[in-house]
Amino acid sequence: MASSRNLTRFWDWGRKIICVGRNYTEHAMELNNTIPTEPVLFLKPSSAYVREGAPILIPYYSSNLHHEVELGVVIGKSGKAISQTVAMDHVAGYVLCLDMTARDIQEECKKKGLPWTLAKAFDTSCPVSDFIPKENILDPHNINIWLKVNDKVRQESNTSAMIFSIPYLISYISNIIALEEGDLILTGTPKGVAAVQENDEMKAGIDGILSMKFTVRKQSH
Ligand SMILES: O=C([O-])CC(=O)C(=O)O
Ligand SMILES: [Mg+2]
Repeated sequence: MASSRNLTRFWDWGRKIICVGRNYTEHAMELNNTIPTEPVLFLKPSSAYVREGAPILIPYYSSNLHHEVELGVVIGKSGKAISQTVAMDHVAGYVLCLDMTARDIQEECKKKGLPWTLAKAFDTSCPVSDFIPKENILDPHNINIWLKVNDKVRQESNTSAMIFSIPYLISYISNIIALEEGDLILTGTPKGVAAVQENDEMKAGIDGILSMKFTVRKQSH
């Protein structure tokens, strides 16, 4: 019998989604945030996953949904307190992700000192591409990721601009939260985040590797 745990479809059974915020200097600056000296972490639940073919929903309580294109790192081997030198042995592969963010709600949360759950963890807040095996991206710190809305480029960056590298993030995170097979780490977004409207078409890609498309709809409740 085939295993129900096919890592190339980790979103079907996947575990935690650990997100890194403000990992690109120009993005931290465009939202008037300080440049972090340690990674900023938050979580999304696995119910946030959405795959191509299904719409991305603007939550009923937000009127400012932003796109954030990010490289996602899929954990293939569990570990706790992983050292930077062996960190890449724990990586099974990658996905392209969108960290969909209700920016108006996040701003309110920041002002009130509340957690970002409503802004970042709602259903469809984590669109992911097909799984990319590790060997297909030889240097994850030197790829171009981009996002277009209705064919206009909004975000475009090389991952070399990340403040904290993938081995650093795996080591840092796993000292706090054990990493498990099927976990996903979102490595932060470059500059250019902006709002999407109902019926917008978002296309995102990694040069030479893959692209994906999503339509924006309004959540009805
Ligand atoms: O909401 C934010 O600006 C933090 C974040 O997720 C990122 O930098 O990718
Ligand atoms: Mg983000």
